[in-house]
Amino acid sequence: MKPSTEREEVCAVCKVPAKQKCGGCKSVFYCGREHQKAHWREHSAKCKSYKLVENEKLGRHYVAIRRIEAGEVVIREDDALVQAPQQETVPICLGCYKPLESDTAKPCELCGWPLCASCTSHGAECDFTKRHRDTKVTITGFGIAHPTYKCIGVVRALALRETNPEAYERFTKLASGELEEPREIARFIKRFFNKLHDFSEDEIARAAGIMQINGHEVPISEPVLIAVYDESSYVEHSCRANCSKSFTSSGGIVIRAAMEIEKGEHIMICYTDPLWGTANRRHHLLRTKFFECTCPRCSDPAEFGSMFNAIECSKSDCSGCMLPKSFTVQEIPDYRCNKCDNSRSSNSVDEMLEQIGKEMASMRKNDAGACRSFARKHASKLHDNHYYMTDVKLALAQMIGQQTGGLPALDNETISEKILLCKKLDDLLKTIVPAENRVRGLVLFEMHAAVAEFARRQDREQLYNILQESKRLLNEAYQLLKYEPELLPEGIIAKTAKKNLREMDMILKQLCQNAVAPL
Ligand SMILES: C[S@@+](CC[C@H](N)C(=O)[O-])C[C@H]1O[C@@H](n2cnc3c(N)ncnc32)[C@H](O)[C@@H]1O
Repeated sequence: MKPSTEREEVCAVCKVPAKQKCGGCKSVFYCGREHQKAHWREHSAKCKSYKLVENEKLGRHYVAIRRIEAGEVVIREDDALVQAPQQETVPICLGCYKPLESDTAKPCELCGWPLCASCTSHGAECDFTKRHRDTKVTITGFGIAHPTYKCIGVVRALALRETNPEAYERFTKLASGELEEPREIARFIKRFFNKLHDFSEDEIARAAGIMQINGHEVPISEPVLIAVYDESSYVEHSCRANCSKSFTSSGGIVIRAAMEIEKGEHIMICYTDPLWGTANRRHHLLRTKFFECTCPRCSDPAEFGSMFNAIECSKSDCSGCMLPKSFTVQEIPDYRCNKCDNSRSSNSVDEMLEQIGKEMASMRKNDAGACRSFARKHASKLHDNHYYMTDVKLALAQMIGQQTGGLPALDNETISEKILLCKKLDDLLKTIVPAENRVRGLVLFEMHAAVAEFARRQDREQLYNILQESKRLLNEAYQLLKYEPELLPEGIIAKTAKKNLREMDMILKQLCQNAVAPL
């Protein structure tokens, strides 16, 4: 028998022995380009790097069926099944989603939902309202959150049953749950659309649950939209995901491998804010997605040695730090020091953190001095990498150099402070959230600028080498941000990074030429 590596494969079209593999799924073979092309129509729907599996703990989820390279697109969906405003929103135009004021809003002639001066049509709620309500909608009270808008997403989903039955079927296959908020929305919809007889309250509650569990915040407009996609809805959560998600400017979703994913590994994105502390992330996931996260990051209180949740030991002569044994239990146990026998109840730690959190929330925006004072003041209470410290340091790293005169106006010490901050932040992010391309990209972009300014202050010999390092950082930032749409700040930075890379290449070339020019 031949060893499996020498197994002969046959062309999917003509069945002759074939060596050329489909580059997408790497599991179908062709004798040549011609047959690969001819087969694509049939194969494209099945050509995936992952398969859908199911288990008791995760429900349906994806597992890689081959090695997936870092940067590879795993899932791309150009259209959402449903796209709608957030449940809590000020009155907005349902055509273009811009906030409305009482003097700019005009009711849609057909259904009464207010639109802006430029829009004449909007989503499926228009026809739905005409058919299932005996009066037109009247919206009053602009500029403050309006409860009536909470029905829009669900109404758009329900309307699919008639307008796009195939999409409705895919929508109804997604995970839901018997939850309080969706039930409340269902009751509201039944009251508000008083002629709605062909959907039961249970059906509506299920649709609202699907919106809640599978909805993504899409930051392509202000305020953000909520979208539910089809394939992407089966990707499981991990607080240390291996894929990053981004959105296209037209509202599509792209899920990319942020690192190499081996065959058999799960495909994972993060459903919550990965830079929150463990208790907050787990609480948020339980409240909004109805599961208890036990991912490797949540299961390790030290978060891979980063000490992201750690507080300093409260004994003044001890340099240790304190963590509970676990965050994944009903009642979080006492925090214990890793150097002495000191312990502290988790309630008392929570009280301290609540106090510090309030202080952080009331800090002046864009004030580098306030960030430095905060970090100094709490250095004896919070670990250097604690999530509150990280939050403040992320803000500080971006603020340094934003004042009049920019980086050139700063002294050497402040430039070094910025470089060191960025370096430590990048190390931390790589450890706990390696797939968070946006935040890593921003940190590296800031670092490249500070390193370039530092280089400018050195003699010619050092200048070249340090500029090379700045270019390396800039290139990494660009690679991390290049897929962000230009309408987001990250997309604008990616564009600047691309331009800066070209300029930096020219400067380095010139420096090289001058170095070899005869004296
Ligand atoms: C967007 S859906 C993912 C697809 C879902 N598993 C299904 O069968 O349709 C989110 C739901 O999947 C489950 N889930 C996702 N990630 C999980 C995780 N890391 N641990 C436990 N449950 C998870 C939870 O029930 C969650 O509410």
